Amino acid sequence: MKIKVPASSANLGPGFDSIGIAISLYLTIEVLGETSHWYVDHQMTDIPHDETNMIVASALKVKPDLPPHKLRVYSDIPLAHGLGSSSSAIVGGIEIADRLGHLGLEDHEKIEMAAQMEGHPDNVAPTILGSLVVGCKVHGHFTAVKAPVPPFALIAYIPAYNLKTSDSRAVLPKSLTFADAVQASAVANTAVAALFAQDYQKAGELMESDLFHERYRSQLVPELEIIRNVGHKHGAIATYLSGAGPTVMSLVDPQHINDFVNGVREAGLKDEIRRLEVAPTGVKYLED
Ligand SMILES: Nc1ncnc2c1ncn2[C@@H]1O[C@H](COP(=O)(O)OP(=O)(O)OP(=O)(O)O)[C@@H](O)[C@H]1O
Ligand SMILES: N[C@@H](CCO)C(=O)O
Repeated sequence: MKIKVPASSANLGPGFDSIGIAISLYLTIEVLGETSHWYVDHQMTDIPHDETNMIVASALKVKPDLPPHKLRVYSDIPLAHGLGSSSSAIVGGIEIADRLGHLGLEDHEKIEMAAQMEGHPDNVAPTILGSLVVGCKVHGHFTAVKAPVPPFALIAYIPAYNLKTSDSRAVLPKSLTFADAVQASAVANTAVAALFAQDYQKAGELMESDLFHERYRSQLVPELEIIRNVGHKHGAIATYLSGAGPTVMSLVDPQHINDFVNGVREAGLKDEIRRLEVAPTGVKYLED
């Protein structure tokens, strides 16, 4: 059996810890036969091969008595780059528990489990449901709603350096004043309303007006402001810090992709640029 899990890009600016979009990079997990102990065959550096591997650990949180199996893992999701690799690993683990344990979990149950493990739903909810999802925690439980997908190309600038989510969260303030929190959430609310209204000029402007996290994190990812400025001249409706960074994501008019990419190169940025698609469906189970 095979499990295919999309990556995700969280926040979309002001939707901090709440909004995310599933994208066309994948973690693939092959579940091979039963063994005496869990073994994860993969080519990633500094990632465990035993039951402490995040995929296995997540499966065992859901069903502690799962019999050990050998897994083979392939991934084109860069680790610690703001493209939701840890959420894809968690969701993959939950799917293994569901399938091997014959649990018959519903999507909303998977979202609850995955978001409890990750702490917020912005990456795990789109990874489970596909496309663009808005979610939150209320009364201790997670809830999520699918939103229309903006008809723009997703262009990711993926810096070569890693940025762990924990390091990128460490630069955020511990609290905001009441007035700042009201203003930041008003921007986020209006951005979501514009996405549902499919008013993409307004949505783009508001996606670039985050007050929760980007201004603190831009010192860690100087490429954000540079690419945002390129986008204003070369056909992007919005540029935001993908998840905790360092990937910078731009929503670009498909007719202007070449102009935009040339603009990024002319601005002196030399790392990887990838055109990605929105993944319309979330985690998938394939018989073989
Ligand atoms: N396929 C995988 N197998 C096992 N562990 C993984 C896998 N993918 C990610 N991880 C774990 O998740 C960590 C990266 O998580 P981190 O939250 O720092 O970044 P991210 O999820 O890639 O980015 P972001 O949350 O900002 O989108 C890795 O260092 C590793 O411990
Ligand atoms: N919303 C999270 C995504 C990464 O887990 C953050 O920006 O820190």
